[in-house]
Amino acid sequence: MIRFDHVTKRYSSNVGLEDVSIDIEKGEFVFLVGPSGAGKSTFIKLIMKEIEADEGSIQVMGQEVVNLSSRKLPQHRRNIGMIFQDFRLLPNKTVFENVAFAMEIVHKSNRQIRKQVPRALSLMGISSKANMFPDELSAGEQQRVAIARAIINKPAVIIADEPTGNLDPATAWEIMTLLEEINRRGTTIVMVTHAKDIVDRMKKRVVTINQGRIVRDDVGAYALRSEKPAATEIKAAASQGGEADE
Ligand SMILES: Nc1ncnc2c1ncn2[C@@H]1O[C@H](COP(=O)(O)OP(=O)(O)OP(=O)(O)O)[C@@H](O)[C@H]1O
Repeated sequence: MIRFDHVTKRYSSNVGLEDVSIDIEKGEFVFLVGPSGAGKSTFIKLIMKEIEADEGSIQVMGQEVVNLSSRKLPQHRRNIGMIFQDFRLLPNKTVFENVAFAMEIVHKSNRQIRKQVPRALSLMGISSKANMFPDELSAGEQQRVAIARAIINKPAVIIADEPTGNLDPATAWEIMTLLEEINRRGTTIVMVTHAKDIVDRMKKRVVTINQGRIVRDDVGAYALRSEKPAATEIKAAASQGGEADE
């Protein structure tokens, strides 16, 4: 699904990534961790082709990103759903309109929009908020809208850049439950985080970057330890919070 082969990215005076090789398979849930300045954002920007690698090959869904023409770039980016720490919702659009907008820009019909947006809002447990504006929502609700928007066009991969960074612990776990459910339905998820407790309890693959290099990749240990779905534990942890509609 995502393959880096000896990728190096240098900035004028800094190393972004140095000789990074990694394979992320379809359906995986991968945490990307490491100290500030380690190269996590560089990794994501290279996947999105927001920046160019100096050396190496980057493949996303079999497509060589390095060779991607500017004509094919929008399609490439649409295959990747992005979720951010600061939600990045459009303040002048309602919840429904924020999610619908992601469908409009890929020319989906009004009929499809009327059918699919309510489904995504329901999956995220925010059907009752459809006509509200982002600033009328809690932080957790705003992140649910952002996730609905990220999944609405059925991307193969979701990249979540510190999606729980602005949330209290209980709300963070609710968001993790939703991401795990999306992953269970087949979407590959790469999540950048500094939240050690979340990484420890989710028992997924953990890739650690430091000074531009992958210094740890705990795929085996975490796979073996996950004897039961982590979501069960997470739901228990988040039980004070709201449940999804379905
Ligand atoms: N545009 C840029 N110009 C110069 N150096 C840069 C640029 N962007 C990143 N860097 C450097 O590349 C290295 C990796 O940065 P990157 O932003 O990928 O780290 P990060 O792991 O995402 O950090 P954080 O957790 O703080 O977001 C750092 O040394 C950073 O200073």
